[in-house]
Amino acid sequence: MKKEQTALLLRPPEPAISLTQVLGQSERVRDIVEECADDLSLVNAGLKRELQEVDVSPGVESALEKSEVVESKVQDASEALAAVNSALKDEVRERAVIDEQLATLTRQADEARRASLHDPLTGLPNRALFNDRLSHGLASANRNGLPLAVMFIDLDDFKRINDSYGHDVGDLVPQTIAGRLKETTREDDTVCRHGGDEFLYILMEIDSERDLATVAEKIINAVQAPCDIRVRDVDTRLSVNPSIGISIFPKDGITADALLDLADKAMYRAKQAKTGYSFAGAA
Ligand SMILES: Nc1nc2c(ncn2[C@@H]2O[C@H](COP(=O)(O)OP(=O)(O)OP(=O)(O)O)[C@@H](O)[C@H]2O)c(=O)[nH]1
Repeated sequence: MKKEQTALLLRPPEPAISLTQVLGQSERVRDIVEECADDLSLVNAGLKRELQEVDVSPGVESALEKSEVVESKVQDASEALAAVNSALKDEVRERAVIDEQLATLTRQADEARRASLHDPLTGLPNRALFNDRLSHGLASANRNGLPLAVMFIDLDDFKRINDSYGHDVGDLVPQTIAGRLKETTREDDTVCRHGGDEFLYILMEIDSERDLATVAEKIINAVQAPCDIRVRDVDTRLSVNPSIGISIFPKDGITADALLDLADKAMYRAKQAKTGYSFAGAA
């Protein structure tokens, strides 16, 4: 046996190696043991031939017998290793199947979780995810002492669009508006579809009502821009106006429910007065 092969046999197992690597190492060890068995067998056969031709002392004969016993043990070890490697191979195959099943289940669980937290029509966070983000936002606003605002955005006369153009066209309006709201709002703020033609927006770390008014005007301009909709080869250009109610933590309320309720009422006032947006504090 070569020196480097012996070194390989004596090398301690590496930590945290995969089962496939263990199998690779074990197969290399088996190759070496098999080679040893073959070498021994050759040497013993050669010796035996020579001993038949010359008279040797009983000590040499006994040494050859011992060497043949070693040869048989090495042969057995080689076969035992082959059996172990075959079992390891089965295990590697089974693990690969289990890993694949696990990956599929994880993917399905991720998809189910995403579906349970997002609105299927627009892909925006749904009310459940919004509630979670709002409660985290309130906890953080409480900690850092920076105000937070909630905007309640409702499309005006959306029913008229459904009634005039049908639900297919109507469905594309919240989708288009959702895309624009995502583009208009800050990445770390949350916009969600509350349902139907209503959207909610959480703004973190706001500086002033003036800033909020600027954001509300930006949203109104983005929503008001015409929506070019194509359904069954028919092009329709539609425009919708939003009404926005704004409540501020902690000035107007300190709980999620209070802030949503006040923003809803402020939105209703903006709709009635056709002012585009209205602050809860202005009531
Ligand atoms: N196409 C479509 N329509 C929806 C969806 N969800 C709700 N709606 C419709 O949205 C309309 C909402 O009507 P309303 O609550 O009266 O609101 P509006 O017509 O915008 O009236 P105001 O809010 O008072 O301005 C109804 O016609 C619902 O059927 C949806 O996912 N797709």
